[in-house]
Amino acid sequence: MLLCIDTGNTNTVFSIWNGSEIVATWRTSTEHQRTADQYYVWLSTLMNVRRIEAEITEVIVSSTVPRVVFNLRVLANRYFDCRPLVVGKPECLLPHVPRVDVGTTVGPDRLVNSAGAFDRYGGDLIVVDFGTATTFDVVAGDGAYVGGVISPGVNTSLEGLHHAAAALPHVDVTMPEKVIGTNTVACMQSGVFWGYVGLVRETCNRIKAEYGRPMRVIATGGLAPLFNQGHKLFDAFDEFLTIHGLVVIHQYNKEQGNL
Ligand SMILES: Nc1ncnc2c1ncn2[C@@H]1O[C@H](COP(=O)(O)OP(=O)(O)O)[C@@H](O)[C@H]1O
Ligand SMILES: CC(C)(COP(=O)(O)O)[C@@H](O)C(=O)NCCC(=O)O
Ligand SMILES: [K+]
Repeated sequence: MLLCIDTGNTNTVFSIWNGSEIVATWRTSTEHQRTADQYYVWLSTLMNVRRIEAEITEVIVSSTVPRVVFNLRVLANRYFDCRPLVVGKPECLLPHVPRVDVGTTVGPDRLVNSAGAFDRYGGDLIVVDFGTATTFDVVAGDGAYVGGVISPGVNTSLEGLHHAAAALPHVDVTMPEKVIGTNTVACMQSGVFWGYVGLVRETCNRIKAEYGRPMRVIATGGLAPLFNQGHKLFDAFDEFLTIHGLVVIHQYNKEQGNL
């Protein structure tokens, strides 16, 4: 079976793919100090709890944090006796080569999201990923990533406010009932939530106008469900889009005889 690892700047998601479906998904915080042995203790414990008898023989990794890749490689070598495929490294083939400025290194998560979204929904897409940053990835009609937008993430914005202003507390994001807050926390939640609805709507509208052809908007990432509550921002919400993209890229490398 294939172990898919998606490391973002905040969380790392591990998923097991049995060849036809995702059989389990677990999330842990991203810490570059974590060793291969620590990952394995954590993962094998959760597999035991769920009574998953998966024999992992292949590993694919996408990481927006370069430093964690070393320990994830050791994990694959030591415990699963394989060399992992690492998205963004030259040895990992992509179904579609990105069309961006020469010398640009596109975040591997964005390449993976584009591959997963094109496989599920076809081309002419905007993929919105609500992670540490909120990314908008434009996927052309032929499936290539052709650019996008990077905005501060929802929690990153709230944390920024908290750190910059002495009187603003740490708050969790929620959807406020009203726009006009009558206490500090409500004011901050309103500012971030409704400001974000506007950010997403305006960004997508401007991308569509510039792109010049009808596009669909697909949302993913930890906080996407919060913004999928009747604001008509997205055409689809896909919780497992990044993991699906990892499966697609792994299969492509197999088909090409690269594994
Ligand atoms: N189910 C959830 N409910 C609330 N917040 C979440 C949930 N999942 C993730 N988050 C928060 O959303 C933000 C982005 O998370 P995530 O998508 O895992 O980011 P990344 O991919 O950049 O690591 C983080 O601040 C995280 O704490
Ligand atoms: C924009 C990102 C920080 C998003 O990462 P995430 O929120 O998933 O942790 C990541 O895709 C990245 O580091 N990108 C490199 C620059 C680029 O994609 O153009
Ligand atoms: K992400």
